[in-house]
Amino acid sequence: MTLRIAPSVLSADFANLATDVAKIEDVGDLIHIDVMDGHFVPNLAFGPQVVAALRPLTKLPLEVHLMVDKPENFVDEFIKAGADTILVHAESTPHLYRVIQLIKEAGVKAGVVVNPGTPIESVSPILHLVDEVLVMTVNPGFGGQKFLPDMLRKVTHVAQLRDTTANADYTIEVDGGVNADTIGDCANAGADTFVAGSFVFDNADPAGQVRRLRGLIE
Ligand SMILES: O=C(CO)[C@H](O)[C@H](O)COP(=O)(O)O
Ligand SMILES: [Co+2]
Repeated sequence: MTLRIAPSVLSADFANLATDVAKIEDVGDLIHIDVMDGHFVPNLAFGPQVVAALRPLTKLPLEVHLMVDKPENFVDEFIKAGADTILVHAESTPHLYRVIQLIKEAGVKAGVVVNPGTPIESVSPILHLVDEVLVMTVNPGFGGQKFLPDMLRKVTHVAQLRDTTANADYTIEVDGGVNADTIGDCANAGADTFVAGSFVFDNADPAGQVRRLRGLIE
């Protein structure tokens, strides 16, 4: 299984995003971009313009984590902006199946995200459709929060469901509080893709931090 580190630019220097992205270009596997609408989560962050601005600056895939109500109203804009993967929260729309279809029909990878309080069973009807399942390991909305260790059981459950669900073929990502102390447990539980924001960018050597995380799981 390929293990991937996804630096989250939520913790980057917003006045120097291009510089910060360049710092992790050779060591990261993809770039995680958090989108927040002030409704679904109590914070605001990034729109499609930022995705479009980053697109020509990096060869890394751009993964857009939509923390917005009614994501069906926004997926087109993010696809046009150059997103390679769009991650939609199960809790954010009554039309989850349709949104996943829309994303896939556009030729973009689709993922489903579950909040800490959401059981994975709630997304079992769409598990055969998605390219990625993202298990939130903090309550969404802010970087720099403490990892919730009880989410490790959910990660293992998501891995088991991949074995038992017909046609399921997804990567398993964790987001929130991933650092040198927690990444090993996430990998052991079955995660293969690791978002890290503050651990990477709240440091003078973001590339060194990514290498450090990789060294702990490979
Ligand atoms: O989705 C997110 C917050 O809702 C971020 O991707 C996540 O919090 C990354 O930050 P950190 O690694 O500092 O926890
Ligand atoms: Co995120």
